[in-house]
Amino acid sequence: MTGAESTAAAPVVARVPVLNAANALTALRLMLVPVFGVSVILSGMTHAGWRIAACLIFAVASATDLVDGWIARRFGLVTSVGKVADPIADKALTGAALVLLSWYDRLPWWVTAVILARELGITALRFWVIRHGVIAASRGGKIKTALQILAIAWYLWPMPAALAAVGPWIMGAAVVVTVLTGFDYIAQALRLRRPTP
Ligand SMILES: O=P(O)(O)OC[C@H](O)CO
Repeated sequence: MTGAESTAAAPVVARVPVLNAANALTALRLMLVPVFGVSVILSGMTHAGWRIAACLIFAVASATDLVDGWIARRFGLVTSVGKVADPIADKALTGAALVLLSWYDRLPWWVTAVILARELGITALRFWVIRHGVIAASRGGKIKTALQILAIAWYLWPMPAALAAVGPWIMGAAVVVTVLTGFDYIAQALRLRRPTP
């Protein structure tokens, strides 16, 4: 085989570094989780100023979810590590928020339990099938996360009772989409594990 032939037969595949801007934003989201948690605890869900601070920190952390995905796709920085870490960082943030809202009696515990069971279950599922392929976040999964974020922000921000009454409806929609997308991922995982004929 000549040198020219060997070059043509072996296309150059650029390796995407794991330490890139998109994954750094995902890591930032994880690091903001304890900062957010402390601000909710300082608010005790009664102090308006700390509640606003907690909501703003939550919003900034949530915004990194939009930006990291966009950067990864726009600049070709999509990595398997990022595909797995991104949903985990989302779950850490929303999970912490839901537990704290229930802890302060703002949200029924069953809501937090249902959402956490789905989120932890799907994370375990992702690791269970990882040898067969990566289950990346689906469009439904992104809508689910957006609904959860909106609902949590609604609960965090101090607002008049008439507006606050909308919060449970948004959270209800989030619960429904959370459960339905969970079933969709289970179907994907079973397809990945199915032996190829
Ligand atoms: O539904 P998941 O588990 O894929 O999570 C979706 C991500 O949070 C979207 O960024």
